[in-house]
Amino acid sequence: MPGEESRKLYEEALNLFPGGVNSPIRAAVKPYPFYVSRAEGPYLYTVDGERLIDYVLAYGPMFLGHRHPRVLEAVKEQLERGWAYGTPAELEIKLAKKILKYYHQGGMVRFVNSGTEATMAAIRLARGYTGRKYIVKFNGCYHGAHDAVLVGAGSAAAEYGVPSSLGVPEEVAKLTLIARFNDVESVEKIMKKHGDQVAAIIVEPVAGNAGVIPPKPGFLKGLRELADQYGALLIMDEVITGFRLGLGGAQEYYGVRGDITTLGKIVGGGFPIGVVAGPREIMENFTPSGKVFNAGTFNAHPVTMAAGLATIEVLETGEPYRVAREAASKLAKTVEDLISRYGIKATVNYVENMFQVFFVDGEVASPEDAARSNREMYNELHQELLSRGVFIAPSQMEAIFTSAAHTAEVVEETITALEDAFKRLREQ
Ligand SMILES: Cc1ncc(COP(=O)(O)O)c(C=O)c1O
Ligand SMILES: NCC(=O)CCC(=O)O
Repeated sequence: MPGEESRKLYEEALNLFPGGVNSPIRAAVKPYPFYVSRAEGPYLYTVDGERLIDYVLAYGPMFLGHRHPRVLEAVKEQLERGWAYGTPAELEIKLAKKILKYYHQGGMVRFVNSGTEATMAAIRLARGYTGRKYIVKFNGCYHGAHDAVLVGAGSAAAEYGVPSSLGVPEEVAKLTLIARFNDVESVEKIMKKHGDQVAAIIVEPVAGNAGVIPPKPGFLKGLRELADQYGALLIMDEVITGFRLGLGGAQEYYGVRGDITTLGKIVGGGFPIGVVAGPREIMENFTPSGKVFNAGTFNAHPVTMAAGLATIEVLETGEPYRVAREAASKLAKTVEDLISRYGIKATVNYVENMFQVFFVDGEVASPEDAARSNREMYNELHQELLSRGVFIAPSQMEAIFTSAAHTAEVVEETITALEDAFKRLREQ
């Protein structure tokens, strides 16, 4: 549990940062966030002298585990050459080629600095390309912290009760039309009314910001067909799933392609990144070849490029996917066994190397289902695990992730913690 040293730092932080943190979800760790002094493999080490098994993984990016030697080496090598040039360097070409190989062969890339920037740029691109103003977004999906997508948003926006943020003008929010995840008909209804003015449908192929909710068979295909029918673009927001569900992300995994892909998290190897990728015909609308403005002092930052490239090279061995999958499937199964052993009303959603448990009766096939779950019970599970040295997402609205560093031994230790934690939940 967060100890005395963390408490002192947090008290200081409360006077410096709104809510004591620089991204709201971090304050969901109660009674206050623990402060980390270093990280290695599957572990975070706190200033309180604790070692935690990490299933948050910086909210997704650390798919190889912390401080992976290959990534460290690539970053050090780049640092020796300097770290921000304001002019191109070769590594950006190498990383772009890797990304395009798996996502948009023959296409183009624009590097930005976060998933937020990527979806903001992608939406502007779709609007510029189509000359249309509306976007369709799914209730409970999260695409970052900019105006167009802070309408019916998931993740921390849902956790803190602001799915539609103050400060987003009504006129702007009105341009975001809200459909229901896993419900093609809800999209069809919107398209029938506004289809000729819809620039893009933006979707998380696996909803990962309302827990973990896989797409039902036919859902993504239905979106593809509706986008084509009405001449709108389909933006696959793979900030979480990109390079996580496999090298080709959810689009390869589910066999449905978007017109534009947004990436972030893993593709930067743990350094700030966002990517917009798509076919040349669409991408060339970005400045300077086109008239859709996008720019950034830190775009294609050399250190990020080095870390991202090293990460993908390790991923290409296939081994990280095998280890992460084995860990998540074993843990998800353990949680299922425990809820059935103790007769707890709950359900587990699992995809490859991400899962989540929802304390609710019945299936969770939509963010609306997820919203019905007992969040207090989830928070208790989080606390019980934290007190046993295991860090899972502090919010039901996030995913539990595994990595290449979650070996069988680490998983065994986690299972012991899970067994004790569920026993405690049962006793309460
Ligand atoms: C699907 C999705 N899109 C976009 C974002 C925004 O990315 P970032 O936090 O890097 O701005 C996130 C997560 O944060 C995400 O999960
Ligand atoms: N799933 C949502 C995030 O990963 C957000 C992390 C953050 O905003 O700190």
